[in-house]
Parts: sequence; structure tokens; C-alpha cells
Amino acid sequence: MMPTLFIGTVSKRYERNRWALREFSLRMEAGVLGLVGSNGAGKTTLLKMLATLLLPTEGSITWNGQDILRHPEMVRRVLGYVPQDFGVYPQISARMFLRYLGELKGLRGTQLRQRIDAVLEMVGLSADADRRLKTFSGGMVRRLGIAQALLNEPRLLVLDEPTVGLDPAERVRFREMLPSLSGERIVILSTHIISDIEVTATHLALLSQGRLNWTGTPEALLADAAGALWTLTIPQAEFERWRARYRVSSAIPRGGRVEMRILATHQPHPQAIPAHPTLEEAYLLFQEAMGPAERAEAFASPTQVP
Ligand SMILES: Nc1ncnc2c1ncn2[C@@H]1O[C@H](COP(=O)(O)OP(=O)(O)OP(=O)(O)O)[C@@H](O)[C@H]1O
Repeated sequence: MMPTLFIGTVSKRYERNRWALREFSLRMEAGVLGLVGSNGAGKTTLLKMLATLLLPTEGSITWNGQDILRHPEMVRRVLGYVPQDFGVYPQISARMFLRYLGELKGLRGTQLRQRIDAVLEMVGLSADADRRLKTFSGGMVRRLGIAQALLNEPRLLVLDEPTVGLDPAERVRFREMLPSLSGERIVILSTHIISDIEVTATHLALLSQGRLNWTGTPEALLADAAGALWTLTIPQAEFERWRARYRVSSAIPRGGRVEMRILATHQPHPQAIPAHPTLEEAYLLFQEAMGPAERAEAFASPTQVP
């Protein structure tokens, strides 16, 4: 059976009058959901509620139709969770660490040994299985975090900012590993770096200040941004003026000139050439349009740089 997760108008208030999450609703079936938002947007709050570590102030969450707030054990059995601050015991090996956590999850004997080998393989740590964890890089620890979450073959896999602190090579590795995690399960991962999930996310949820602002497929976000990305090459001396007026998503200096990618809903200059936005640019564009009213308006109207 395909898993179904339903989050119904969930709100969370930690302190009086301060909502960390406000009326968040989402229905999800098998796939990879990228929960995207800047620091403090409410991502961790939502993920902790899905991991049954935190109760919402209001709202409901169901897993295959069962209320997980009243029956957290329903989802705990099928859950894999990698918290943002995933920590390890430095003196033991990766294999011992997985054995310990596997036993906590109720796995034993041959089955546990086979699962340990399988998850080490999935995250590319087989060769390092017997090294002590204090010798692991940040990226390897992150991958081990994912490995432990996979031990019980979870139908719901929740990863809180799995790419934070990774160097560029480790980030690429993580991206390559993601597709092997999907399948007949729901994977939810939070990030503020949209390019990390560009290829793998089947759904996106854009969160800002505790509110869900947009949800849909990456293709739909890209479609929304169509026609709003331009390339233009200008003399270096003019660059600051352009940047003051427009959202420039990239600028590459080339022999005294600068090749810019500009987000604008109107052609910013007669020589500007339309280009295809990346998912990150589509997200930036969305944020611009959602920004303070006056900024959004300036963004929507043509502003010619002299
Ligand atoms: N235990 C807590 N007590 C009080 N306020 C909290 C608590 N945890 C989080 N908050 C507040 O709730 C809001 C959302 O925080 P949350 O950690 O969910 O955001 P986030 O999107 O995960 O951010 P980050 O990327 O920084 O982890 C923030 O304003 C935060 O300060």
C-alpha cells in the first residue's frame, strides 16, 4: 500500500503570541518532499512533529489515516529520522554504532547484521565500517546518520538539513545518494539550499516565517518563473548600478565586462536575452514576489538602469 501522510492545519506556538508554525497543511504520498525555507522558518518544528517528538498546538497529523498524535507508536515503527544535530560516540566504529541503534529499534541477529551491511552500502560507507567515528569527516557522520535512519526500512524518512556543514564534494555525494533513498516511501528533507534537492525532490513546500507559501512540483515552480530570467553582459563599471536595481542571481567577470543573470518580470534592457531559470532562481524569484509589497511592486514593474 502506498503510504499517505496528511498534515491538517497544524500550528505550533512555543511562547505566548509567537507562532513558529501557522496553519500548515499538506497531503503527501510516496515521493521526496523538499521543505525549503530560511533560518527560523519553522522547518525543524514541523519535522519534529512528524517524528512525534513535539506536539502541535493545533491541528492534526495522520499516517495512513491513523492519528499519530494520539498513537505516536503507529508512525514510530515506520519512521527514520535524522535530526539536525545528529551526534555520535567518537570511540566506537560505525558498525558498532549501527548495531547499538539497530538493537534499540528491535532488530537482532542475522537480520540486524544484514541490515547494517545494506545501509552501509547505501550510504557508501562499507569500506569505513570498522573505523572509529572520531576519524570520520562531517560528511561521513551525516551519511552515518542517514544509515541509522534506514535500518528499519522506514516508510517515512525525515531528514533535517542533511547537507548543513558539508563541503562541496560531500554535497555532491549526498545528491547522488538521494535517489537510492526514494521508493515506496515518503522522504521529507529540509534545506535552505534548493540546489541540493533540485534533481531528486518530487514535491516542494516553501515555508517562510511559519507559513506554507507555496507547494507543488519543481516543474511547476520552474513554470511559474518562465520568462523572468535574463542574461546580459555589461561593462564592469556599470555592475554596481545594476545590482542595486535588480536581483542578480549570478555575475561572471569576463575581461572588463560582466555576464549577469538577472531576475526580472520585464526585459530589463533591449540587449537582455531570455534564459531558462534554475530551480534556485525560480525560488529566488518567488521570494522576491512574496517580499515586502513595495519591493514586490518594484520587481514587477520595468526599471531601466540608465
Ligand atoms: N524550543 C523553542 N522555544 C521557543 N521558540 C522556539 C523553540 N524552537 C524554535 N523556536 C522558534 O520557532 C521558530 C521556528 O524555528 P525552527 O527551528 O522550527 O526553524 P527552522 O526553519 O528549522 O530554522 P533553522 O534552519 O534555523 O533550524 C523560530 O523563531 C525559533 O526561534
